[in-house]
Amino acid sequence: MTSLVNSSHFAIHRLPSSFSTAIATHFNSPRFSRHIFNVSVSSQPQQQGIETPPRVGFLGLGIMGSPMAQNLIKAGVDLTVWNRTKSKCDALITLGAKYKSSPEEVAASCDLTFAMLADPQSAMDVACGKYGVANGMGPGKGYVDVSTVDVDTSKLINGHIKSTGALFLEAPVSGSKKPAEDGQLIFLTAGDRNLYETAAPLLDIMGKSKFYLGDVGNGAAMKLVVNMIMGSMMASFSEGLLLSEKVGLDPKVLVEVISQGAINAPMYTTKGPSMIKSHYPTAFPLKHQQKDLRLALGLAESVSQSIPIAAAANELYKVAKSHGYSDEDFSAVIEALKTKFQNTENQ
Ligand SMILES: NC(=O)C1=CN([C@@H]2O[C@H](COP(=O)(O)OP(=O)(O)OC[C@H]3O[C@@H](n4cnc5c(N)ncnc54)[C@H](OP(=O)(O)O)[C@@H]3O)[C@@H](O)[C@H]2O)C=CC1
Ligand SMILES: O=CCCC(=O)O
Repeated sequence: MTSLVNSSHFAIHRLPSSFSTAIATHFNSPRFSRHIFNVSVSSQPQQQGIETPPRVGFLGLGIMGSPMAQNLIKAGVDLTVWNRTKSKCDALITLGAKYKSSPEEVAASCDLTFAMLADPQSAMDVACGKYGVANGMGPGKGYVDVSTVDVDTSKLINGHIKSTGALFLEAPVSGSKKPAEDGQLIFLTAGDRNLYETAAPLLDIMGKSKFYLGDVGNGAAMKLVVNMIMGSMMASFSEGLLLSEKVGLDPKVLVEVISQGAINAPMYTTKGPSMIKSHYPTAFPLKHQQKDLRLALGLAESVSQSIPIAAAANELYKVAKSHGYSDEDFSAVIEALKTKFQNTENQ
């Protein structure tokens, strides 16, 4: 594998304080213009020295895609959206987004297109299927896939996009619904370095930092390793909450103790109190966490690395899914450890 690049030179970029400042800065930046894509911008004569802002597409408007697209619109980006379920486009259209009826049409009408899709299958369908992105791509355009997929899927999509003459960047994100709303995501990018530079101002609108990790596949791999750790942490935390209660301790106090020590993590303090009440408001759907553990197991298998803790955690998420918690937050994995389900599993 190519060595990972993480130099402070380009790893961390903080947003300016307001979107209007941000977009003004971005549009004045010489690298953020449609000229970089060699696009013929308009039949109207251009005023000397004035660059036309790029047309940006966004595909996939679920929990993450909607707020990310919304932040682009609020920043003044010329955005065109598409979603399989069209009604999810409505709020963004009201905010000023344009709409096209297929990924192909979005890609054809935009200079740079983002996609935030559920899983490898949907990412492939949207990028390479009938009426998919690849049909609308060509030289001078770019495709940035921010979905969480496996290395092989990302490489396949890269191949399809590159074969049209367009550029490809994978850019899965760390951070959930709230960071997406707040423009505080962490982008784990890999692929075409020129596209990374071109997309940087847009990534800065949606995120607080970005890593460029080299060849396509490294972003996907980094994301899967991070989510493998997160899935195991949540499973272990669930065991701790239930064990503390069973031995007569107050789980709320456990959360407080953890929050003051070396194993503190925002995830425990934000999700712990609602888990104690058996409430799982969805930020990161449990089905996606289980998908990521499954993909991480595949990644580990590909290099003969043993990951027994993640494998055990994966089984727990599968049990939770089988009991109807797929669309709840991934913290609902605690339900799989509760006696009612343990008894069912043992029958
Ligand atoms: N939620 C989170 O905290 C985070 C999620 N992620 C990752 O981001 C991605 C999106 O997550 P999230 O927004 O939460 O997921 P959602 O389930 O809310 O959204 C999934 C999106 O994918 C679309 N989709 C699903 N299947 C298809 C298909 N066959 N063809 C076309 N479109 C399809 C959905 O369309 P439709 O509306 O029609 O169903 C929807 O737009 C996932 O890869 C996830 O792992 C990454 C970081 C954080
Ligand atoms: O993929 C989901 C990640 C969620 C998070 O980083 O909080």
